[in-house]
Amino acid sequence: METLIPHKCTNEPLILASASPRRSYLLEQAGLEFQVIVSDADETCPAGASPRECAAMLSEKKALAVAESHPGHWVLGADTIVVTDGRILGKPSGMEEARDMITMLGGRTHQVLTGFSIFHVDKGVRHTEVISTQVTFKSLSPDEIEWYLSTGEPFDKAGAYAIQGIGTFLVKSISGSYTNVVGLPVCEVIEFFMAQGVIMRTSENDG
Ligand SMILES: Cc1cn([C@H]2C[C@H](O)[C@@H](COP(=O)(O)OP(=O)(O)OP(=O)(O)O)O2)c(=O)[nH]c1=O
Repeated sequence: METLIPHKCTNEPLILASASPRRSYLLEQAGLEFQVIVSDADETCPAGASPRECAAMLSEKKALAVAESHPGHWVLGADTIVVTDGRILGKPSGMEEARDMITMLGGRTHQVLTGFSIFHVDKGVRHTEVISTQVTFKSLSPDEIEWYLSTGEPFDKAGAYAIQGIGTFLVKSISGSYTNVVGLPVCEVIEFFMAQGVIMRTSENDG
């Protein structure tokens, strides 16, 4: 049987600048070693910014807030938004907004954009990408919407749902990266770290 080949950090320390348990989980799943330092960056989208610009700018802000005080570290920040009809849906502020969001998404296709930024101040590296995934929801009855709200799951999630949680029942299909919807496009993040020599692949035979 094939053994899992985790991604091991070389001697370059890595910080995840995020309070999101989902992002920590995704990086752990990929076998990365890192510490979490939560950024206190303001998460407001600048007026007039397009959804892509917004995801990029917020992920940069989060990474930079931590990178500046940790110049010898690789710092990863990310921001996830849901976009429908050109409207940006972040995390709902309460029950009413969550209800509006889920209602808006029912029976339609929307985009999930995650911006991720990887900074290393001492090395002069500033890298930002925005990855997009299309998600199609089933049609939702008012009862289903109320029931989902009553689970409490929607409240700290962009677009007021969690594809990885109970909200999986909402999703008819997706096109693009699944982990991008959960909060971090793991494939692209790993690719960048591999290219920079921050991580390497190990096998059972390595000492
Ligand atoms: C669409 C969707 C979003 N989300 C989550 C991912 C993010 O944690 C959150 C979007 O909010 P973000 O502002 O991107 O992240 P955060 O506030 O949770 O953490 P931090 O700013 O410290 O990095 O929504 C899911 O968990 N599942 C989903 O299906």
